[in-house]
Amino acid sequence: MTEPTPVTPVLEMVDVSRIHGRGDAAVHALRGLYLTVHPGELVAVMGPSGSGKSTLLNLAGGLDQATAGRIRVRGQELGSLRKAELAAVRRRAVGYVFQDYNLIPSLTAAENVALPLELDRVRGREASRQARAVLDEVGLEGLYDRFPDDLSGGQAQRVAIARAVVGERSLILADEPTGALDSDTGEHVLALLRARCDAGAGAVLVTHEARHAGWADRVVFLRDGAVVDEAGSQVDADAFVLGGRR
Ligand SMILES: Nc1ncnc2c1ncn2[C@@H]1O[C@H](COP(=O)(O)OP(=O)(O)OP(=O)(O)O)[C@@H](O)[C@H]1O
Repeated sequence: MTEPTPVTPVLEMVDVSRIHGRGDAAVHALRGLYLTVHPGELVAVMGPSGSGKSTLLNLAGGLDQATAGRIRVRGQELGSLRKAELAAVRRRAVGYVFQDYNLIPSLTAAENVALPLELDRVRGREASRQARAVLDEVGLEGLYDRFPDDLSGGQAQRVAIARAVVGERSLILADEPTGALDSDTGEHVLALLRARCDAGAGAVLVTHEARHAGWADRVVFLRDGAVVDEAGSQVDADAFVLGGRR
């Protein structure tokens, strides 16, 4: 009998530390953190303000560099990549939903969503078709030609989510992606993330809301830059948020 081929995780963070600043001003944002996300998994990350959640996402997305440790996306070690290679991984493999959306003001909603595809040499018409289809999925049909300034906060957030999931992204990183949304739209967006994971992507969802953990396969709790607890989605996340696990 042959052994099954092991599946390469979409994200592996091994003994990762990130120190901002030096000397007396040094802040240990992450300390010896381990996190593995497999294809198909949605992992929620929770923890108090300042516990290192955004730092974790920035490192996983190649937007920041670890002070120590190893980070692999689809088996590729980010620290060993040249600048152009890292940019290609970020464009093709990683979809990022930023807290402040980061939309390009001079591009329409559809153009913002199509941009990562076009940078990856998908032809204009096909990129536009895919962008519109994802905008439909997030409930923004008909708003393709709106500019970010003419969108509400919730609509802009959904454009940012569409941009993160368009194409064949295998790792989706979402920092509080439902913050500006009403609860129905928020649930819809989480269902979309869940569906992308069920189709084979892996996702890390930073959230303060315990009920969002219900969409996740696992919940990882951070405090002072390290994982202090980890559980399936049945965890009593409320207790952690309210202080029971502190
Ligand atoms: N560029 C930076 N320079 C200095 N310190 C930083 C920097 N970025 C983050 N920090 C510090 O690192 C620690 C972790 O910050 P981080 O933003 O990752 O936490 P967080 O859990 O995402 O917080 P929040 O829930 O408030 O967004 C905090 O003490 C923060 O002040």
